[in-house]
Amino acid sequence: MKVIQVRHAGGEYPVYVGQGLLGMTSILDRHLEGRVLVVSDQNVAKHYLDRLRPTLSRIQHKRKIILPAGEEYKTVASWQRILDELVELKAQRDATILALGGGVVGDMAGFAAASYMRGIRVIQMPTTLLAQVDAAVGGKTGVNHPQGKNLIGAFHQPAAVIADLDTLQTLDERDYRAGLAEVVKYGAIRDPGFFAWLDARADALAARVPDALVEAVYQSVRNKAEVVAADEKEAGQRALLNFGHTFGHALETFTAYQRYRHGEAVAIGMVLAARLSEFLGRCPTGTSDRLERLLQRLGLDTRLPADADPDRLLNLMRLDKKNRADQIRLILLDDIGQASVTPCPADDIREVLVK
Ligand SMILES: NC(=O)c1ccc[n+]([C@@H]2O[C@H](COP(=O)([O-])OP(=O)(O)OC[C@H]3O[C@@H](n4cnc5c(N)ncnc54)[C@H](O)[C@@H]3O)[C@@H](O)[C@H]2O)c1
Ligand SMILES: O=C(O)C(=O)C[C@@H](O)[C@H](O)[C@H](O)COP(=O)(O)O
Ligand SMILES: [Zn+2]
Repeated sequence: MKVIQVRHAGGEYPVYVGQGLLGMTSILDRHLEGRVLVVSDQNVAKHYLDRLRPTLSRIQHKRKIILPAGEEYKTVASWQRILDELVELKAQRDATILALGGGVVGDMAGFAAASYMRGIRVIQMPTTLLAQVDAAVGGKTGVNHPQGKNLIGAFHQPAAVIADLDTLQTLDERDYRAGLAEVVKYGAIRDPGFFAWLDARADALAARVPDALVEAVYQSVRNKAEVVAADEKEAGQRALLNFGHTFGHALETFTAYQRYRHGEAVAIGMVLAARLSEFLGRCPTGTSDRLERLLQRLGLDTRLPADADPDRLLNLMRLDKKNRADQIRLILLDDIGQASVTPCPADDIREVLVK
């Protein structure tokens, strides 16, 4: 097992990465307090809820809520259902939420923890690759609005993150690949050595070869922990973690959160952002092709769908949280491994949306 500490203004917490962790009572016991609410979704609960039984059997006051699975359920209504369960549990300020699932469960459970009684503990137990390398770490929580991704939310750091790599065995191919998009993101924005490693081990990663997978998760969490420690509330460099997301979020919203996995939309968005970076002369020619080739080798689609409407996408991008003074701000690449936040005129953005 590897442990990466995430430092933030209010203290620090461990991210445990290893095998067999869900069943290890000693780890959970270290971080549990008060009454306990387990939040999960139908797919994950079927596979993994039982693994928490040894720990939960010793807790007197506990409840669980099993939500329907999928991005379309990352809503205010689901968040409200979690709050209702906390009230039923008679949870007090010392209660703990256990978020067992992918990024959707983690973001909603985290937001419920941030808002119930103005803040209770959450322990993230991510079960998708995407949640292990990204969503469970760093304290961004929230839900979608029909007009915009993650428009409602809060920063609320977990008390611990327990990433059990064994859970990835039941993840279907599509969700596994979606997680790889966020892995590639770290290489593209800040870690050229990791990008080169990903290029070298792409086939092994696509095939879930264990040593490649452990290294990919570890390097991703390390990168994310460094960024969060430097800029917890996204005043500066944390925005780089949004590479590809302004396009990707618009695409998710445009398709009513029903067609794309988040990572799939981000893969398309990263290639668009890289193409725009090249169009604007900010990065060497060929940069976007390098990125696109790697994503494709990892099994990810990199092109906008035929029915994408550039003007609607552009309009959705106007509601992005990074925008200031009515200007759309994007993360552009200066090179592989180097990125910056850049205000972009709508006409330039349209150039890559119409191609
Ligand atoms: N807070 C953050 O910093 C952050 C970072 C990245 C993404 N996100 C958010 O995360 C969400 C995407 O997360 P995701 O890709 O994990 O999607 P998800 O949570 O919808 O999970 C994908 C699918 O996999 C299933 N699943 C989960 N674990 C499984 C397992 N071990 N075995 C079998 N099936 C399993 C789920 O039921 C679901 O159907 C998006 O809403 C995105 O905005 C948040
Ligand atoms: O942790 C961050 O910061 C990120 O931006 C990580 C992203 O991968 C993630 O999708 C996040 O939820 C996006 O946040 P948002 O602020 O753009 O909604
Ligand atoms: Zn993301």
